Amino acid sequence: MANKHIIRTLMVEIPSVPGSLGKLTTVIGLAGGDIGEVETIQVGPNYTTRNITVQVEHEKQLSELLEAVHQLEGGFRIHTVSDEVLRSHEGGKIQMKSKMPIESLADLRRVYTPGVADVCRVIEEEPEKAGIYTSIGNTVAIVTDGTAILGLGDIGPVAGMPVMEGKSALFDQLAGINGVPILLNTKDPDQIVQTVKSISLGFSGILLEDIASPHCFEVEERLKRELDIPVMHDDQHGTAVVTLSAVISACKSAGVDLRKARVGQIGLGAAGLAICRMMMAYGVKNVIGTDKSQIAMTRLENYGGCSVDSIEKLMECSDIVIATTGIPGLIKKEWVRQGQVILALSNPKPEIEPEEALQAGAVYAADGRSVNNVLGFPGIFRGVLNAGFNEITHSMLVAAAEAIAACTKPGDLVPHPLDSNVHKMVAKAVENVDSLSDKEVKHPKICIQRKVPLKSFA
Ligand SMILES: NC(=O)C1=CN([C@@H]2O[C@H](COP(=O)(O)OP(=O)(O)OC[C@H]3O[C@@H](n4cnc5c(N)ncnc54)[C@H](O)[C@@H]3O)[C@@H](O)[C@H]2O)C=CC1
Ligand SMILES: CC(=O)C(=O)O
Ligand SMILES: [Mg+2]
Repeated sequence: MANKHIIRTLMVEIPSVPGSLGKLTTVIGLAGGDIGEVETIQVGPNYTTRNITVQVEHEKQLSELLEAVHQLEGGFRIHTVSDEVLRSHEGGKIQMKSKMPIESLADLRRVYTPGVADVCRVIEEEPEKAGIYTSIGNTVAIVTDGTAILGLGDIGPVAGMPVMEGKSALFDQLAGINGVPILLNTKDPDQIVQTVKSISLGFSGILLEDIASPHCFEVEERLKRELDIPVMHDDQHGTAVVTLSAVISACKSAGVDLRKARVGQIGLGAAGLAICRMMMAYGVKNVIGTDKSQIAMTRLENYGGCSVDSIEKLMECSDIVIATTGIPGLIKKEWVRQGQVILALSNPKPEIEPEEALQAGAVYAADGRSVNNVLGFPGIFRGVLNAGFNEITHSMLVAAAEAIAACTKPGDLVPHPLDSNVHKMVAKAVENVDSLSDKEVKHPKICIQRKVPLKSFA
């Protein structure tokens, strides 16, 4: 399966006859197009013009799809084919804007010199007042070295900037936080740690993003230890939080005790290892994992998980399968077992499409678009900033996961990411954790040595 994910908007003139839209969408679907939004542009007595957003795998499929629409009889006509995603990124997605109007000299003297000098003096005398008189208290750095941008790999920090701008836009919209992208021109852990420490004074939190394993582990651990503001690697813990919540919801709907279920993790990098650690710490007794890297498997074993040497074997004996490899189409439908939960979380394309997994017998299936750390990081940071916590603890992550699960409608795996209530509930749950009584979590030592019969989720 190709890795490319193409989104195009087709402006199509459709005969104003009942059934015409159905004919068109059927042709698009048969050509492999995944239809997103349908917008009516103009309704006329003879023709209706609609913008239809479609997703396809590759350019060839797009050409075939356009040809199939051209072949439709009865007066269908494609006006334009536009790349809305690229167009909407022109000029970037974020901006720094002044909150103060500067319209008069008096304004200028208040915002800038000489007025501002008094504010500097106040902060010099009482540094904690920076929290009142500057934006630092509500600002989080989004730091990347560009080494694991989504599942696209080491494409560099500048190519990763659209993702960082996206995280910043989400911070703003979902949690009212200023997220400032910081692109690091180094992959060296010492330099990353030193640079982040050097710039940390301007921030009240650090979100590490798309930094590859294994150096992400060292970078996060050291920054957590050496800084007195909250630090979280989103791909590890944001992902583990939302995955735990999805799994809690799946088990609840299926009437299964999660702690007794067998969880199989494919890909033990940043996201995968953190998911395993989260599951074990939550009390799941059977956690197994596989990775093409032996070092990654040994790392899981050191945390008390059990490794298996092939994806097929893992699929055979897992109730819940979670994949975070970055490899589209890695899971074959023949490997899916009746009643399994399949979370293929790689972006931009999953290891198996949810529809395919469901057809193959999965009872629940989702990809990284819905089970996504966007449900976690905004509320988690809102919570710690509100409470003035200087770290993000395991209990806060579990509280966040349980809050997301509590906001999930029965039968769904996760809530809608734009439901503002979810982010409020996550923030509240994190804020209410008693950080002083939050002890370090020990990961239980558990290893499955034998193959146990599969317990169905159906
Ligand atoms: N849905 C979500 O919220 C999130 C999804 N992800 C996705 O997860 C994927 C991985 O991200 P990270 O963990 O940050 O990357 P990573 O590079 O740290 O980890 C990837 C792991 O997969 C392993 N792997 C690669 N090919 C494999 C194969 N054929 N068989 C077995 N193992 C294989 C690698 O050895 C590595 O250990 C990406 O596609 C990313 O978009 C990551 C974070 C959040
Ligand atoms: C969602 C996200 O953080 C990722 O795919 O890397
Ligand atoms: Mg990421």
